[in-house]
Amino acid sequence: MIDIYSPTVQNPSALVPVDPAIEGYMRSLVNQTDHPVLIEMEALARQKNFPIVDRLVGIFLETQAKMINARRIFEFGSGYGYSAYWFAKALGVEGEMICSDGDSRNQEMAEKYLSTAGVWNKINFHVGLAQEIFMQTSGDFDICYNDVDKGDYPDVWKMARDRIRPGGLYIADNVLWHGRVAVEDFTDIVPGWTEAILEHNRLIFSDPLFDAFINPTRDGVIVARRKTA
Ligand SMILES: C[S@@+](CC[C@H](N)C(=O)[O-])C[C@H]1O[C@@H](n2cnc3c(N)ncnc32)[C@H](O)[C@@H]1O
Repeated sequence: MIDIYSPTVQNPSALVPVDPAIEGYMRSLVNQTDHPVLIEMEALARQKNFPIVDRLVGIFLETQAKMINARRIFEFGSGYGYSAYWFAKALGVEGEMICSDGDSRNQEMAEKYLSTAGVWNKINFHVGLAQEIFMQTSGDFDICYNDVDKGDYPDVWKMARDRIRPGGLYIADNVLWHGRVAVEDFTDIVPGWTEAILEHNRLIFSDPLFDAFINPTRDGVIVARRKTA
């Protein structure tokens, strides 16, 4: 399987947003002990070349959710539950994490891992197109998190932005796309994906209802907060 998230695959001009030595240093500071199931999930990602957010971004997601006292989160593109683990950990006992993924095998693995981690009771995992599952789910959210195929990023932003409560967050991974967003001469691994990410980022930063910021860790994580007034 080609790792389309790799910085260098078919993208010789790739930039690395944060120097690997600096990310290594940041990683060395993370000495919190988490559930051993995380080690298993991370090992599987390496073995299968599966694009999980990994530890530094996971902790970032957990912190964001805790900072706004999140109680209800929708995730577009859950894979086998790695990023959901971090969000679920931040939710209180009454919290609800709605996951979505197109592959039922991911749901099965997520159930196994997140049950072992003791957070499955907060997860509501649906199999199918994330955008359709979102439309079938009523109510607003404290956080909408986007990690689907990159060509769909602008559409997911457009549907999610209206259903984030004031003070709530829209978060999306891979918004620097290994530097392709910053160079003229990039090689798109999937035609149109870089353009879609560029449009997604432009839409968010020009939206008067949101304040936005990009954390360059790993492949870039955008956080857009819906203004309260
Ligand atoms: C980048 S991975 C998600 C990784 C996960 N968020 C994590 O960090 O652990 C993207 C996942 O979304 C799924 N996916 C991509 N586009 C989708 C869509 N439009 N609807 C549902 N699932 C989608 C893929 O099957 C894949 O499992």
